[in-house]
Amino acid sequence: MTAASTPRTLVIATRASRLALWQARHVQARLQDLYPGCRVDLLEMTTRGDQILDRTLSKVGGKGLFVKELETALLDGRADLAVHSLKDVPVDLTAPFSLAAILERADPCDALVSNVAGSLDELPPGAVIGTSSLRREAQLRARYPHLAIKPLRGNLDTRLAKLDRGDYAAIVLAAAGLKRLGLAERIRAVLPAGLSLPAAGQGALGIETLADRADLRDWLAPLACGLTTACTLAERAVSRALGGSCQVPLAAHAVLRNGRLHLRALVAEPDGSRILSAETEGAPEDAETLGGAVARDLLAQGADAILARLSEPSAL
Ligand SMILES: NCc1[nH]cc(CCC(=O)O)c1CC(=O)O
Repeated sequence: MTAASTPRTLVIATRASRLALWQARHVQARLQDLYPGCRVDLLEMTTRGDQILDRTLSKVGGKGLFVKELETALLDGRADLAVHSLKDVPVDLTAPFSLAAILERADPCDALVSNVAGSLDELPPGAVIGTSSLRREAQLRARYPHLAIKPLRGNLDTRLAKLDRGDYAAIVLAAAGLKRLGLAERIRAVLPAGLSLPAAGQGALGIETLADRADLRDWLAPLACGLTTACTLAERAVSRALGGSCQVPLAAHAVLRNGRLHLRALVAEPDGSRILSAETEGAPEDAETLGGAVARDLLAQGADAILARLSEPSAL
């Protein structure tokens, strides 16, 4: 980076949901701290994923739904960067776009929210649990076959409102989103990774820019978290190798312990009847290789058959 190079104005494209705005304002504040002379504005946008609320996302085309409109703003030059929940960023992101920085991760785990129970173990047979994530559904069905899983869509506030009006005994959400919105007190139990292995990238923020904006990459570099970047690179490499999207019950979660990256991933039948899992460990520098190795292990166990069946149109 040349010494003279600091940004004068930056525009952040963001979805208009409360969580997306929190995340965009978080990045705005950090940029403002780093570059006091810079003006950082938000460009609020509605995406197709925000508009379609009556069908589960797996039926309408997956995660790119939350990203496309923001990318159009980058291409048009209306915005310089887009802030996303990393979990929602397609793993096959390619030129002209790139992930310029991955920020420090918050709690990566799923959380149980309920007005009637403090844990999943307390819920009686037939109790209705809300989630639209095949990943959460498969893991819940495997461990708690007596519970009933029902779809739950909408932004965080909508989902909580549906719980509060009595549609569900409990719902499962990402802990990170609840905490960011000041709703941590609604969490009755954080589901450990051994019970509900998180999605690749869950809890982390990703900043997307046009790939040829080397200036932005340099300006954003100080926001990046090396540990989170290594962990989420490994997780996303698993998804990429398995052709993952939110249409498949796929989980991938990495942690750093004593300087080693430990990665675990699973592919499940949506009904929870089969859960394939694989794990490995290695140097954080080898994150993507570790992800590839775990994906190959899952394929060798038969993950390809599960994934092929799920991608058949009749499965949707
Ligand atoms: N699928 C939507 C989504 N994308 C990111 C989060 C939460 C925040 C995060 O994972 O960083 C959520 C809500 C949820 O899964 O409950």
